[in-house]
Amino acid sequence: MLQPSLLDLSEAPAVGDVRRGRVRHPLAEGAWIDLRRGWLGGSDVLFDALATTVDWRAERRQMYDAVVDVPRLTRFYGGGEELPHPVLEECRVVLNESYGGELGEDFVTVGLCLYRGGRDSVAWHGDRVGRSRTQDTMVAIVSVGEPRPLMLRPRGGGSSIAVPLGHGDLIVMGGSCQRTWDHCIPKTERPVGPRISIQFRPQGVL
Ligand SMILES: O=C(O)CCC(=O)C(=O)O
Ligand SMILES: [Fe+2]
Repeated sequence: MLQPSLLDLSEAPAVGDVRRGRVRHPLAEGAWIDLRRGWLGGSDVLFDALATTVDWRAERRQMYDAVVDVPRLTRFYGGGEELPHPVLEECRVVLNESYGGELGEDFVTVGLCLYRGGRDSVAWHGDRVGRSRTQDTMVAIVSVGEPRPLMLRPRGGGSSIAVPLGHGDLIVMGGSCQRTWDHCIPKTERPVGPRISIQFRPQGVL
């Protein structure tokens, strides 16, 4: 009899029922997060497929008087673009079935981030370029590969919370979360394996 973890290595990526085991955590100021652990089965297979087939971009950004490497690899898919794996389309369809009513529109764009190790990170920010600057919205993130903590903290001050995300976990940040809270993936000295974050956003939210 094979161990479940060995079976998982050959399992085709597929999404489960979003509602099963989903927990909503209300945060202050009208923000909330939904957590659905292990939503995506076969997540290790998807990690390998994305890591090896996506045309990852290494961005460089002006920071004060220096140009620095963005500490992660990225790829962004607009609404009309073909996604790099069919299960990402399945994720978007099922997320829209589950959240479309409450969100009042569909998730459209797909952003990918590859954190190669503990030195890759994203600094504190809210996804508030565009309509999310002034309106409530949702950002859904599926994480594959090794877990990294997503930290969240209220912009007005207060303590942060850490949500480890990896291996097919789904988080949905909703309500005022992008406006009234910030989030980040901190760097770590600990040896950690790579993680890919798959973000679904409505059109005009970045
Ligand atoms: O790695 C993550 O899940 C977070 C990524 C993120 O916050 C972003 O791309 O806006
Ligand atoms: Fe973000």
